Amino acid sequence: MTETPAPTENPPVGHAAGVRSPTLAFTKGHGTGNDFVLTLDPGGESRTDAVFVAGLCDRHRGIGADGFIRAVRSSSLTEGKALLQSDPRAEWFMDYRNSDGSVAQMCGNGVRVFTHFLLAQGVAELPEGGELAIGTRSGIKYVTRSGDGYAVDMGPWEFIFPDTAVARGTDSLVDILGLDVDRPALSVSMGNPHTVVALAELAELHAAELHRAPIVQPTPPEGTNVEVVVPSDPLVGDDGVGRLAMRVHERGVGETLSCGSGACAAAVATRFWAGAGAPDRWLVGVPGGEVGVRFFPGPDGLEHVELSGPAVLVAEGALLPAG
Ligand SMILES: N[C@H](CCC[C@H](N)C(=O)O)C(=O)O
Repeated sequence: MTETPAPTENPPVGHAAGVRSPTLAFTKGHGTGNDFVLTLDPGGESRTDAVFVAGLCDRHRGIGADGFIRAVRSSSLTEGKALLQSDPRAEWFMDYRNSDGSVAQMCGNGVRVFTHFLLAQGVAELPEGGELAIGTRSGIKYVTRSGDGYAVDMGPWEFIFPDTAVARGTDSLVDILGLDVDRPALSVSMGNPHTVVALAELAELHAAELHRAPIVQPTPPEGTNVEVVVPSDPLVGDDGVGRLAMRVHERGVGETLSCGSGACAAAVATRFWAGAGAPDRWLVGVPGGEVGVRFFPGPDGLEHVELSGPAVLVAEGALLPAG
């Protein structure tokens, strides 16, 4: 007789969790397939413990998502109040958590979907030609309309390791399941940590097994999102735009169809490796679609990265209280 497989240890949610949770009104949305459960929580009162968030994001026992995003009034949060000092327009704070319940500083696809959600809820406005200030754990991000989606000033980028390592064009070695030798990589901060690995060809991009986190040496102290990229050949099209293809294993999630901050980090590293004359505009192909990345001089004298792409709201619902 075959043994019944032991149930996988996934934290259930709501009635399945056996935990008391008041009902939660939510919206499901995504940006190029990077999906989120969003809720409007002006006073910041809803549950955010890891068991609850992991259960909410569980694709079998919960609603299912790569991350949970609360819209909390900045005035309701210590970190939000501090941001209001620098720009009182940052009324709403994007409280982003990964599907394992861990808190992350920034989510590029998430900011676009968050903006779309606030507008749909009628609690914010973004006139054509205007900008919306959004509070995040990585500072205030400014969102504008772009085509039928949004553009986000993600702020300045920076290499995580010292220049000496970066000058060699690599600061980490990464062991990726499904690929033979460890690959050199560059680590980039977009407010959250990323480790970008250049592969030789698309066959390698497809062969990389990202259901397990790639092993990064030296071990990043707060973990890292790992992007595997293949620059296009030729790198720059007749339109002067650079192109690359990417897959990602996200810290606290696993492989996702897209990662906005990861696409920015991938463009930073690829543009560095391309050397002088590399373009300021990039198109990054991800399994879930395509996002735009643009480098431009920021108001603070640093080079900023702008991420642009779609935002879709799919459904609304309410989480049932524990039965
Ligand atoms: N999906 C997000 C990135 C989430 C990053 C998160 N996994 C982290 O721990 O930094 C994005 O579009 O930027």
